[in-house]
Amino acid sequence: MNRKLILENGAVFHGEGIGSDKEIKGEVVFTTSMTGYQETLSNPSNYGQIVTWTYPLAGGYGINRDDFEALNPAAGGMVVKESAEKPSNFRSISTLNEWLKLKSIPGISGVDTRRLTLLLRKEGSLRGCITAADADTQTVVNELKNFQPSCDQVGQVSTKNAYHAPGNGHRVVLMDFGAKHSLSRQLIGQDCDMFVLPYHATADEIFSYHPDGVVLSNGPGNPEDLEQARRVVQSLIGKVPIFGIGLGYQLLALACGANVVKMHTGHRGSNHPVKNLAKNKVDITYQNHGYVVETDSLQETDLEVTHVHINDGTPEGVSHRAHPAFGVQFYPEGAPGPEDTVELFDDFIEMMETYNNQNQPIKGMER
Ligand SMILES: NC(=O)CC[C@H](N)C(=O)O
Repeated sequence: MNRKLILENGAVFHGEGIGSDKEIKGEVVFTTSMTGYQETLSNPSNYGQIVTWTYPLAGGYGINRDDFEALNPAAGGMVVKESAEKPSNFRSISTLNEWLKLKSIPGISGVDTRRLTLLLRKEGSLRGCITAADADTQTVVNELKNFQPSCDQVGQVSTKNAYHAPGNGHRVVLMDFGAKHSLSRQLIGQDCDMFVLPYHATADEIFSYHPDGVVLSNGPGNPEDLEQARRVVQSLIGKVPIFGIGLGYQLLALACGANVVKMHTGHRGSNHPVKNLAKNKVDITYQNHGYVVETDSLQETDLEVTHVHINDGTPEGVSHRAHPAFGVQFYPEGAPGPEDTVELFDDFIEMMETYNNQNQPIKGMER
């Protein structure tokens, strides 16, 4: 036992170090996904978070070259019951432990992660620190009480410069708030001609690419920290079809006047049931969020709820009553996780087609 996880409430979990041996502080969150540790650790929405898995084994199929969600993994740390040292998979190129070391991500194994999860469920989200076994617990607890996650998380993970991922289909501007690679993969797979813009792009910059539609990506942190982006989204509504995902959905809700609040523990995992109200059908979705759009606050807006979480009744999707704009809280591209909701991308493409057919430029005039 050479490492420990200390929580701000004074709870201590002892274990063995995996990955980097640096000390890390961050919000401790749990995921109920049984697979997908590679995607979760590299998902920019997890920026700075210490993630724990209720599933007892991580690393069983190693790390492969294909499943990264970002060039640089964003997660702060990893807490597991057991980390497999001998992965078994034809795609594996390294063990989880080696890769965590390579990417300077600290972790701890040998922790009763279900006990940890029960504690997080009871107390709500807690700040924690992975550190050496001989660190002074009280000093760390005091430090944790003053620890505040950065308000510029999106700035850390968004692309620094605009770039083009050419395709032959609809022209889509992807607003990158920390977009997962699988979101780009999905849009490219549907032959979209994609322009990826940094999170601080203005409405004029967006329109300078003459997009058929705009996708607002997932991303880390509190959407209220993105006041400029909220105003930009507000100015896009009604002028171009919009599809918001995760943080992008929350920004769409904020732009329409709804409230977003922090959840008690959040939704993280590949097994979240969501009801599609129009189709009266339940989809299993992959989710990863700690903030939620307040149901009551939607009543004052032009948004209607399209999807609801079966477990707790929170809204999971909204659609604008008057303009082509919709969004979902979960990840429709389903990576890692079920692909039940992937047809939402077809809905977006259809929305772009309908809107652009109705708004054909008059001959000889620029749009
Ligand atoms: N799924 C996401 O994009 C995460 C959104 C936001 N950072 C949250 O935690 O609620």
